Amino acid sequence: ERRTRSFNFGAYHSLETIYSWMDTLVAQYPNLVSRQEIGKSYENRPMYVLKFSTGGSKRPAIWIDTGIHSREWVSQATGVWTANKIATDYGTDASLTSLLNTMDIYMLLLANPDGYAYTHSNDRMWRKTRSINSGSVCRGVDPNRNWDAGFGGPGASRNPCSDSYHGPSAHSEIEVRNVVNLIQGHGNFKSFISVHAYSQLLMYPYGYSCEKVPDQPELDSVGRAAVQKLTSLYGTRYKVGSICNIIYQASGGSIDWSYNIGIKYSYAFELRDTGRYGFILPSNQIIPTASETWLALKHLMEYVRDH
Ligand SMILES: O=C(CO)C[C@@H](Cc1ccccc1)C(=O)O
Ligand SMILES: [Zn+2]
Repeated sequence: ERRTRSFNFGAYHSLETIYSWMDTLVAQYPNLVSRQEIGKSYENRPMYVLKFSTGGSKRPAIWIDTGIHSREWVSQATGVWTANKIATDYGTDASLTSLLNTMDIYMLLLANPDGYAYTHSNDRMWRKTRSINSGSVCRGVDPNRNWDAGFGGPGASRNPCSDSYHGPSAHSEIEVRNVVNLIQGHGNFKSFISVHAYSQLLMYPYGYSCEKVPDQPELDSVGRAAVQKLTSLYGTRYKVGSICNIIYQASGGSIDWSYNIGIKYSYAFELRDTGRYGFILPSNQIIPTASETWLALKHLMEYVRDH
């Protein structure tokens, strides 16, 4: 009989392969997963969100994006593995089942599709979008400096040739605007989680300032408990703290924006590793990375469900 080739979650895949895998996931779990096009990218690629929902309307929701920086390939790969994990574990994992019976999960696996395609076709180290900057030969805006949160402040560059160029104005990038429109239109997100690589960190706001956010004690303790779960699997060590304190000041970041519009449980992951391979993480670390990260994600989502 024709064996259905099962998807290799332990490999890095092209945009086309990931998009067609998303179609099979939706086809396999039609009562749980749907695909929504939230808009197009600069180069006119569709941006697809996977919505995990068991009913209701505008239920409290959790947002997870991967791949906003295109070269951070273990982020997108972890997103794919996680989407599959949610679909396959619903109905058997009691905690996840109770979560999805009351909340929705939205996943944007390729938050920067043009950049991701470019890392496959031209430059494996590309980070930004691929928009044309008028008056410059350099292309792209750092999509994690383009949000309306301390926009243009310290911790971003005004040079279009810089990898942290903030763009001509907040939300100038269509990839950012598409997400902003979905989140603001929905209006009931309780958590916003953005997944990067690398450095092994779990961070909360702010990046644009080193002042403590009002919810800092809670975000810190929940983050530490989540990281404890992560570390329990293979011993991988993570640090926890605010973006500004734990790495550097960075303005216009997505989770600062989400926090400031009232989404309290805003976090950013920096996945494996700590620099040995950096962005070029060997594919044999994809499944271990995704598996340990799942324990932290589950903890965060369970906490959000219960608070
Ligand atoms: O890409 C990085 C490597 O993943 C580090 C991230 C750190 C960061 C993450 C979230 C918000 C602001 C900054 C960045 O500079 O945007
Ligand atoms: Zn990043």
